[in-house]
This record gives sequence, C-alpha cells and structure tokens, in this order.
Amino acid sequence: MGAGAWGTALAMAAARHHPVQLWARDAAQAAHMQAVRSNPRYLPDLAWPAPLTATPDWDAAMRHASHDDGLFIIGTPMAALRATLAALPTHARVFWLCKGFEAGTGLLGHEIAAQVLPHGRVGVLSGPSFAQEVATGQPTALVASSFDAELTRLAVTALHSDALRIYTSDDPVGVAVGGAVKNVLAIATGISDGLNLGLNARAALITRGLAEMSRLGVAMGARLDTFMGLTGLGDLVLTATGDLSRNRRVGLLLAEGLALPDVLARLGHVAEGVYSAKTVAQRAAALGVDMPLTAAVNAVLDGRETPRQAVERLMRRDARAEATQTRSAATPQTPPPPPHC
Ligand SMILES: NC(=O)C1=CN([C@@H]2O[C@H](COP(=O)(O)OP(=O)(O)OC[C@H]3O[C@@H](n4cnc5c(N)ncnc54)[C@H](O)[C@@H]3O)[C@@H](O)[C@H]2O)C=CC1
Ligand SMILES: O=C(CO)COP(=O)(O)O
Repeated sequence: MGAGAWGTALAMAAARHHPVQLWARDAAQAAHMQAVRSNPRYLPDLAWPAPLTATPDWDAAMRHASHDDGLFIIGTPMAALRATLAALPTHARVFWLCKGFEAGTGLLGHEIAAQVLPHGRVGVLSGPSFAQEVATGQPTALVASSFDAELTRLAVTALHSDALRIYTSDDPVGVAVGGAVKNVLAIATGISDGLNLGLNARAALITRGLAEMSRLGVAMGARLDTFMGLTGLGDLVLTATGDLSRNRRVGLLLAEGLALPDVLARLGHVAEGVYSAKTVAQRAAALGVDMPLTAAVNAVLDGRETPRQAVERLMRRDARAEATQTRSAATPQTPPPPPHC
C-alpha cells in the first residue's frame, strides 16, 4: 500500500520471488504504471518483474493479501499510517516501512496500531535502504521487528533473497526510534556539511547523535544494543552521509539559506525528519531526556535560529563526560569500585 519510491522498490524486490500487488491511491498513476510496467514518477527507467501488478482497487488489494501466507506492507508516509492501518482487515498481518513519530500525537507505529488495529499482527521493517538501490537489486540488509516472532519469520519468507537480507528483531520500539531519530540527525549533518564545517564535525554529529538517539530509545523501553545495529547506527550512517537522502538534502538546502517552505518545494518527496523533529523533542522532554542536536534542528526548522547560530550555540555548551547513564534494562549495572581503588 503506497506507490512512492520505497513502497515500489520493495514491491519490485519481493516480486522477484512472489506475486505482489502494489496499491496506489491515484487511479491514473496505477493505470499508467501498469501500462508501462514501471513507476516513472519515483523510480524512472526501472522495469518491473512480471509478477508485480498495480491497482487502485482497495478491495482487490485486500483480497490479494488475505490468504494464509499473505502479508500487507504499508509504504505510505507516517502521516497516512493511521488511516491505512484502520482500513485493513481486522486480523491482518502487516509491516510498515514508514520512519517517524506521528505528528500531533507523537506516537510510534506500534502505538498507533494498538489503537486502530488491536487484533492485527503487526511489525516494522526498517534499516539502511535507499529505494533506488533496492529497486536495482544492489545488496541491502533490513530488519523485520515485532513482538510476534512468527510474523517476523513470515517477513523473511516473503522478502529474504540473494540481494536482500532480512534480519529479525523483537525490539520494535528500538527499531522505530532509530528510524525516526536518524532522519532528524541527517538534517543536522546536512546542515553541517552544507556549512563546510568539515569531516571532524560530521563524525562528532553522528556519534553524539547516536548517543542521544539511544538515550531516548532506552527511556522508551528499547534495548541499547538495537541502536548499535542496522536500524540505529547503520541507518544513521547511511542517511547522514549518503547524498541520496532527502533528509540530508533538507539540511544542505537550509545551510544554503533557503526557508523551509522553499526547501520542501524543491524536494518534491517526503522528508520525515521535518515532521518528526518536534515530536521527538516532545517525547524526550516528557521523559526528561536531553537531546541537544534535535533541539538545534527544531530551532533551524522553525526559523528561530540560523544554521550558523545553532552550531555556535551547540559548541558553546558546557563541557561534560562523554559516557552517559544510558543503560537498557537488560544491562547489568556495574558495581561501584571499592574504596581507594
Ligand atoms: N525512499 C527511501 O529510500 C526510503 C523511505 N522510507 C520511508 O518510507 C516512507 C515513504 O517514503 P517514500 O516512498 O520515499 O516517499 P515518496 O515521497 O517517494 O512517496 C510517498 C507515497 O505515498 C503516497 N501517499 C501519501 N499519502 C498517502 C495516503 N494517505 N494514502 C496512500 N498513499 C499515500 C504518495 O502518493 C506517494 O506515492 C517514509 O516514511 C520514509 O521515511 C524508508 C526507507 C527508505
Ligand atoms: O530511510 C532512508 C534510508 O534508510 C531514506 O532516507 P531519506 O528519507 O532521508 O531519503
């Protein structure tokens, strides 16, 4: 469900092994894609495998994936996740690809699903994956995460291949927090690179960004080690340094001095970090978690600070210890050293 860049790319990857139906809300776009056997708007010049078909017919798409081994995959932006989940069959097995917190409510995907599809079997599919590279069959590794181990095994059956490795995880909170926060940090890195602050600054941003992402995740109940994996560090490195990233591009354009509405008009694709930045900060504030890089990105997005002012303020912060108190519940606390040690 959702025929943008990522929904289409994953549909193409799955269709190399199984029949796949791609639902597009725009009937004219669906008919055109079906006629030319590609998605000219989002992935031009990449021919579809024969088992991939496009349809604007919601009921037909529901029938297609409602059989015993069927799986729904939602590839819309985060803003459409709630409505799309709510329209699925009550007991649907579903993964979503969107990365972010829901604007307004500040909820993650599994929290939205608990409200609108309480009897569904749900999970999140995430990791370092530019749509263009998956669509062309370049090697990629993703993580299927759910509290439901049988569902993650179904994702492996549906998607694992020589080109696409699907790892499983039982920490959907950590996976979702990583995907949401890395988009905000990619905007920060784009700003830094756009201001030519250098490679040292970029490495510092990625590392301190990982620390603040982990702090938020652990406070929300995630495991710390999830942030060292594909959906944390892996996706952060990809998005912060890869020029195919829309979020990084937002930062680069802000550094050029463009106002946010002009940046978004230039982009033409969804950049979730722009919408998640506020909700990340709100959830962090509610949990008492310090997220200075996210706060700086918000100040620039809101026009309260110029990119350069935000950097200056970050650099003027007091010195502090690098190690944080971040510990997952599973990590044993180190006993204090004996006296005089
Ligand atoms: N593009 C990429 O490489 C990757 C994107 N993602 C995530 O996947 C999600 C989608 O991103 P893209 O495909 O890149 O976005 P996109 O901008 O290429 O396309 C979004 C698609 O969703 C459709 N859409 C919007 N609202 C809808 C609604 N209410 N109902 C149905 N369809 C709707 C649009 O018509 C468009 O086809 C985002 O959350 C993004 O963070 C995740 C990994 C990789
Ligand atoms: O999530 C992505 C890669 O894993 C895509 O990042 P952008 O949305 O910044 O392009």
